[in-house]
Amino acid sequence: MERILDVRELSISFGGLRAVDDFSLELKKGELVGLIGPNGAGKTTVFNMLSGIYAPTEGRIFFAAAGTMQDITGLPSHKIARMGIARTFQNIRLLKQRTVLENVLVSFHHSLRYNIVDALFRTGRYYQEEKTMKEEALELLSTFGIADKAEEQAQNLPYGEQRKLEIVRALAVHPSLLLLDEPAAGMNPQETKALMEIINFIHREFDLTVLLIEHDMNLVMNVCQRLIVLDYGKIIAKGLPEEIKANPDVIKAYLGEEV
Ligand SMILES: Nc1ncnc2c1ncn2[C@@H]1O[C@H](COP(=O)(O)OP(=O)(O)OP(=O)(O)O)[C@@H](O)[C@H]1O
Repeated sequence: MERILDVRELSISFGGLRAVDDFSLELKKGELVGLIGPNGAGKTTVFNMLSGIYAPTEGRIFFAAAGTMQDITGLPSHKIARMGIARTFQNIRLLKQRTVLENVLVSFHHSLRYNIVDALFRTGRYYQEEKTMKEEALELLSTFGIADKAEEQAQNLPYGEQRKLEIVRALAVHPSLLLLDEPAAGMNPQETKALMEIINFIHREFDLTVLLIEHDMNLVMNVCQRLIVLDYGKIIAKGLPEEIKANPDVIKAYLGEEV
């Protein structure tokens, strides 16, 4: 299978702290992989480097865009997003006082096909694009079961639905790689179960590669095809969920936490 992401020996230091140390990872197109590890292990920092929020101190990131592997190391996050990497955040980032639909439409605008002239003069193409975007946004929202909330303010949605809306916003930019940072955080068991189904569904239907950070071991073990385990910034294990569950180094790293 074709590669979509090739991360080579990535490291980053904050002052004296090496938050991520020699992190390498290859993702094939269509994989659904989990990145796990105890609190502070460096998982979100890996996402921040992949999505262009931090430039790594060392190492390179290659990503398949426009038919070739391109070096995206240190590119600004808006460029990386346009190339096809979308992400969600551990702390939900929505336009809280805008409606649910507006939140999705703003994301669509980042991947627009009409130009500024079309927008200024309200050309036919502009109206056509706006209409298509709205239809597509509502379709995405209905996939997640929140289309009936389209006109509500985002801040009024229950927490689980705000998390879903974040994923919809990420999908609206038509990514080929989706990075999900703790999508089940703060969800109750029913919401988490529904989320597992949604992740499986979007992975299948949207032809996506997914890299997922998650502390909910039930979700991780059920959804991910393989796992990478970080501890103190270093990869301590890689493998199938069953192998990881039985790995003594992983159990030791999680000692005191639930595996
Ligand atoms: N901008 C920063 N400046 C200084 N230290 C940072 C910065 N970002 C992360 N760190 C440190 O890097 C380490 C890894 O943090 P990171 O948030 O990546 O861990 P994590 O595995 O995502 O943890 P959690 O599961 O709790 O979200 C931590 O010690 C953190 O304090």
